[in-house]
Amino acid sequence: MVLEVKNMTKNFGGISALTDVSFSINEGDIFGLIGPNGAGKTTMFNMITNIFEPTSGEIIFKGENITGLKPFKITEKGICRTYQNIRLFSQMSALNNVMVGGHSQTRSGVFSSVFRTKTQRNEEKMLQEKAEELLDLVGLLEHKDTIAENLAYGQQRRLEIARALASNPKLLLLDEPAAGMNEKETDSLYDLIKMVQSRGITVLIIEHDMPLVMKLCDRIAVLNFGEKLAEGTPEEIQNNEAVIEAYLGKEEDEVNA
Ligand SMILES: Nc1ncnc2c1ncn2[C@@H]1O[C@H](COP(=O)(O)OP(=O)(O)OP(=O)(O)O)[C@@H](O)[C@H]1O
Repeated sequence: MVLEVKNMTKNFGGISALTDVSFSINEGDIFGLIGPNGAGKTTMFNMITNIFEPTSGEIIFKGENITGLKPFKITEKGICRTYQNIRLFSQMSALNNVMVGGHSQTRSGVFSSVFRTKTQRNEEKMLQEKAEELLDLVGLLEHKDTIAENLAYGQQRRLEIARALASNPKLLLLDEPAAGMNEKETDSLYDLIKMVQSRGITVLIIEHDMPLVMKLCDRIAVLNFGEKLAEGTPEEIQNNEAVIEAYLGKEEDEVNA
């Protein structure tokens, strides 16, 4: 088990964003977290990365209780995430964006390059090689010098994934990576996430694109109004009456309307 979420509850004032939600993720799996808007999915990511403290509940990562650790410590432990809204350094090159992601792994850190020692220069060189390898993995090596904001939307999303991978995560959290993508971009996102999995990285993905989720995920948990409605394989989720009623069915009605 890589990640265990135990009895997670989060209240924002009078709003219960999560109520007693538990699930576990097997090492190497792609695990989907789905549910209608406002169901509590992003809040769950914010609990795992401790952007907000839980009201109650625990996060166990590789057997260690990481609840309440500072977000940068959680990154160091091996959990990295992307955001629903792209958060790149828009004026920096693709290469530099990925290198910044890798700096949490080096001893010298990003702002200490004024007095450059030999160790720092070596670290910088290693970071650059690693960043180029990751840009290659996400298909952006030829754009390494392009300023992030000049990349196409789908490319920016892939760059975010490369940046997250630069800190060597064991668990990668993806918050709606296919949002705004066209069919072709979504297809190549599928290949990319499968490639990430093949490198031994466990993936937790929030996604509204149901065909992608069903094709990609080993297991899925469904949230509805902050509570866990169901958990299982894609097939089990697709055939779960409560899920069909609360979520998939509703979407179908919307499509047919
Ligand atoms: N920082 C916050 N302060 C107050 N309420 C919040 C905060 N973050 C989330 N909420 C509330 O918690 C509930 C769950 O929101 P959350 O963003 O986790 O849902 P979601 O499933 O990610 O939705 P979406 O699919 O639209 O992104 C919502 O009612 C939301 O308004």
